[in-house]
Amino acid sequence: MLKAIREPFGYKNILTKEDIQKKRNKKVDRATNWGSTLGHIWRIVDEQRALLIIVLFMVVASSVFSLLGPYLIGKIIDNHIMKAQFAGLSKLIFGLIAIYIGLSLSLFLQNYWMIGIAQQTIYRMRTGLFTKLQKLPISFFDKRQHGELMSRMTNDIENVSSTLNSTFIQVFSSVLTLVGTLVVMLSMSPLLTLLTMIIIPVMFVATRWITRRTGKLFKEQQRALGALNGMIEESISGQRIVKAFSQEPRMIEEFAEKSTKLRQIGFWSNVYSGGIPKVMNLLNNASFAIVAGVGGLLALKGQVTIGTIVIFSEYARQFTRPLNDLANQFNNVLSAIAGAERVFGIMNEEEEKDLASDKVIHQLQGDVKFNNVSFKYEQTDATHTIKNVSFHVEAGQTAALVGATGAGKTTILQLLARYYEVNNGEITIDDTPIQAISRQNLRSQMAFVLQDPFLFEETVRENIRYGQLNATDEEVEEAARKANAHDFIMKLKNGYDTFLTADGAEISQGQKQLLSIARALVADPVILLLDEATSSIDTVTELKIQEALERLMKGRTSFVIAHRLNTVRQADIVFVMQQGELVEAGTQQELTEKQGIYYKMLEESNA
Ligand SMILES: Nc1ncnc2c1ncn2[C@@H]1O[C@H](COP(=O)(O)OP(=O)(O)OP(=O)(O)O)[C@@H](O)[C@H]1O
Repeated sequence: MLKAIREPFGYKNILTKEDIQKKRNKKVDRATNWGSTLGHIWRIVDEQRALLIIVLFMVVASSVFSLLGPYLIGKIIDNHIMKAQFAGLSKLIFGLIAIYIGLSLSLFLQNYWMIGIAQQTIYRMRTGLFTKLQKLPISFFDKRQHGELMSRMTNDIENVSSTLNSTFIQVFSSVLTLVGTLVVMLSMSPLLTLLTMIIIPVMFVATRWITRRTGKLFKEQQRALGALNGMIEESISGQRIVKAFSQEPRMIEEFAEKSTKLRQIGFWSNVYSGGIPKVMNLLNNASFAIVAGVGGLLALKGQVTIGTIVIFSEYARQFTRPLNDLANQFNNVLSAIAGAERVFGIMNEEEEKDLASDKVIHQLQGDVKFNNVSFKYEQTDATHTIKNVSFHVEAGQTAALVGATGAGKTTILQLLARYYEVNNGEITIDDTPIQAISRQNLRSQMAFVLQDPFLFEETVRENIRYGQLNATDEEVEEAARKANAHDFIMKLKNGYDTFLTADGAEISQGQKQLLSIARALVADPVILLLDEATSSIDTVTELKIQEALERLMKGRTSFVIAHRLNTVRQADIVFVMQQGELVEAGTQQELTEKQGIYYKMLEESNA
């Protein structure tokens, strides 16, 4: 779909790869705005908030249970086992069993519900982002690479998803367990609490040291992965060009280079991040040894009970594990927030503005006027791409646009379809400024037939129906017949139900043209925007295309970027474009008689 949005006039990006890379790097390095990103996620969670509160309640319950368990064991040791006092023991043991069942149940439920919330949130983000992409102006896509947008849709969303799935609960429960354990430990023995905590500063310094390195490495890894994904995308969509210029070895070499970089960064980022649990484990065991050793000495002196040492040794583990988890989750949270921020960055992009209401429907006749129209693309240093262009094409007329490459012909069509807004002047249809006609209304009465038509991975039938989604099978077939496409379609393996793969690779360029003419016929547009194919198509197919186009253009206002003399001859009016200016206008005969620029162009092409 994304490609389809850009497709109509092909993608002409004048930003260099380096410019894009620089822009992307700048984005990655930008400080993360945690507050607004988390606020945005909170808004997306929306009606699931009540369930989220229940999940948090479950987390509180599981934290309480995990505090109660060791406490009860300590009491059983002190009050029953050490004193060989068995009365009431069975009650406590049942209590213990109930606590551990409660713990398991609350853990299961919090996990189950949280996964539901996470999946729903991700679903919203994913559909929200996709919907947003459909509403963004073409100029947005001009500035970004396919790979970058794909990465937002896939990697970033996946990152947020896995973090929401598990990390959220872990972070909350870690904090609760930490606070709870600390309070209970302090109330039992401040001295043993202090001993348990001796290890924390060491832990803090060690994790800080490691996370700093992993944080940097993860960022680099994301960047390297983005560059690699971009290259994969490019090499797949541009495979024909790669092969045509025998650039396979260079592509392989460049890929190997990028891949090696990713491997090296991936190695170190994983070594460092994988190191955190090992270091934590070591410190954990050290803490356990201190509590057991010093606690043992205190017990010998009768200052603490054996039960208290058992409780503390268990709490010591319980205390460092959340710290360990928090440190572990730190990077996940960082990278998920960064990913979410990038996704929301796109969500906050300005959509195509529509001054006109969708409710006001203009049934167009197709009388088109350009009044002193000037326009400049955002990413160009040129003063103007279109300069002061004025013309009038009456409803039902065919206008041919001719001129050298880069003269601005395609831009004229893009302005008429409101892919871009004019900077100066005005375009009107039936004397209504096009800004007063909603894009939806305007475009639904236009159709495009392009040099290199885009086909979806769908059946032939659905590809034609794309022009008018509620067209019946009969209407689709009727359009295919008029477009001279029916015969070749019937020769395909499954006729209209033949599935076309990646951009219709299995049918010829000429046949693609015929399908796209059929698609335009189904759309039954008032205004037709046509970029004639330049590639040489065999004469039989060319005749078929010509005939189909004539049928298509009949009774409609048509703008044709003309590459064939025949089309120019049949046009009611010919516009000659030169460096963004309309330099001549008239019928072909008038222009030839005038012996001006068009005449010279004709002479040059005949020379
Ligand atoms: N998306 C874009 N961003 C920036 N500049 C662009 C963009 N598209 C086109 N241009 C520039 O605008 C100028 C006019 O381009 P346009 O595509 O309208 O010419 P054209 O006459 O249709 O050429 P061609 O016959 O080669 O298709 C060119 O200099 C081109 O580089």
